[in-house]
Amino acid sequence: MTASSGISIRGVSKVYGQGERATTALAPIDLDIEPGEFVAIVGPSGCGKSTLLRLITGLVPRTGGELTVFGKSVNAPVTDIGIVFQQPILLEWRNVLENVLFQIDMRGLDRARYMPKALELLKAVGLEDFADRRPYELSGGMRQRASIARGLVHEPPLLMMDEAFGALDALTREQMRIDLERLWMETRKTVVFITHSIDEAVLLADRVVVMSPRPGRIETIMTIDIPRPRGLGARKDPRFVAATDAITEIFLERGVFSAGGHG
Ligand SMILES: Nc1ncnc2c1ncn2[C@@H]1O[C@H](COP(=O)(O)OP(=O)(O)OP(=O)(O)O)[C@@H](O)[C@H]1O
Repeated sequence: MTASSGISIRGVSKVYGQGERATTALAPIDLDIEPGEFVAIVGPSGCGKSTLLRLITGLVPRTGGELTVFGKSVNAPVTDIGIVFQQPILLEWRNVLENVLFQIDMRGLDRARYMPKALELLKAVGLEDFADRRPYELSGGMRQRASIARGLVHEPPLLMMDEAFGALDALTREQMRIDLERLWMETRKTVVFITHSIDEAVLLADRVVVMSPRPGRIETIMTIDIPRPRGLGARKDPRFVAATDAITEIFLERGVFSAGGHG
């Protein structure tokens, strides 16, 4: 892969604080992400997943290493991205469409030009009938759908999702997973999806990056070649079972889980 074509991470590390209070969040890591690829990052709490996301987006400076996003060295916040966090922070005084367009206003872009895209995305995430509703009128899943539309409305080539489905109930989460895959298949954005869920990572990603407990290192990178779209039946696919078992095994070996029950 050439540095200009995707995300290139070379020996990137992060230490927060100094002296006795220093915390090594990320050991030096190497990772290449291709344009249009869906990459999931899975690892235990505190292993540095969010830190890695913040480094890629330039929200915090790295301690060491080389990091390029679409060919440019990251030394300041990267603007050409969409970010979706665990809590969909919507502005209560704006309706759903206006919340999506907030991304456009914030960037000083032309509203009229992006209006069709905003409406198209609201349709794609199943909120076309809720465009004029205020956030308090939406369920948690609907709020998160609105924030995904907001993350994509300015047509960024890269979408970063940090535990984006983490606050949702299990059924909504499953539906969101299916919807996100469909949206990704339609748009082919580069997606970096951070999750605690082994199942979710394997069901969504082209490749799953498995991280060790803190300080975060990459234990392994698994290619998932289950055909798409991966509907509800994908959990029965032997490739799903093999990949989730292999990741579970790594976490058992690293003491993330302790064995119990029937093994
Ligand atoms: N701003 C900060 N200052 C100091 N330490 C920090 C800061 N942010 C994160 N850390 C530390 O870095 C380590 C990694 O944190 P990070 O949030 O990246 O992990 P994570 O894998 O995303 O965790 P979780 O899954 O629980 O969200 C943790 O030990 C955390 O305490």
